[in-house]
Amino acid sequence: MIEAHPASGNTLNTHPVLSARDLRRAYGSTLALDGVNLDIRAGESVAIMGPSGSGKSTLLHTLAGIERPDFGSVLLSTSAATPRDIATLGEKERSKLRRESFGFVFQSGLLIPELTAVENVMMALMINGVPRAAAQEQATQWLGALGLAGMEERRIGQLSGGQAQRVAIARAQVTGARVTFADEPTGALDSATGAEVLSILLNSTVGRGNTLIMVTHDADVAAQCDRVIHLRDGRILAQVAATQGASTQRSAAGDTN
Ligand SMILES: Nc1ncnc2c1ncn2[C@@H]1O[C@H](COP(=O)(O)OP(=O)(O)OP(=O)(O)O)[C@@H](O)[C@H]1O
Repeated sequence: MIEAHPASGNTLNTHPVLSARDLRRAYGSTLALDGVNLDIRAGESVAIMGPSGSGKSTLLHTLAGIERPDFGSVLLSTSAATPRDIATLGEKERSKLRRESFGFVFQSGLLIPELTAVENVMMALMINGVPRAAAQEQATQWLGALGLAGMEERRIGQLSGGQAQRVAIARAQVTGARVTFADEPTGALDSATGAEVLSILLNSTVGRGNTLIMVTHDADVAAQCDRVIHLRDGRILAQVAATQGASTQRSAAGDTN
């Protein structure tokens, strides 16, 4: 179900799935984004790094349509149709687009503790109109594929941090998200569990030909991505491509998780 996508190793010739143009966002006198231009290709994994306050979360939220920029555009091309500028859409349209095209894996807080693991994953489908039985079947498949078979009925508090993040990944992927946004997805985990969760996250996104955009403070985590973007004072300071193509290595290894 989540086998590595055969084309995931070469994203150089694929079209941009997201293009940010001259993004600007101010909070009072603070320029959180100060003219950001960025193209992110389909099938690419991109890490966003930078010191505290450099604008990483603001950039991630603006690319994901959670926040709107004061100026600039975010063009989304998930199909052959004309790209859509997320920045011009109203809250209702952005919310629909987020539910249908995007997945979110944050450090914590996005899972509903009162619900079981399978219910948390089902929610993402049912909110898009998928009937309960079909949602349960797909959610169960995803949890099984991510190593959580037998834990479907546990509430989130009855899972370890790593297991809870797997539920979050299943919930983000079950809708077929073309782009997944992650904010410190391994930040609350010990290094071994973090490495495992990162591998699952990469394989279930770029490993299937989709796109991953991730904020991280951890250089080792960022090094697993195809490209690292360094922000400083709301501007892109540098962009560094992975020397050996992280997704090529993953595909070649046949690591499907
Ligand atoms: N809602 C807000 N109101 C006022 N200022 C804000 C708000 N959100 C962000 N800022 C400011 O904008 C700048 C960029 O913030 P942002 O959260 O994007 O940075 P960051 O790089 O993600 O930081 P961190 O690594 O600490 O999470 C900071 O100076 C921050 O204080």
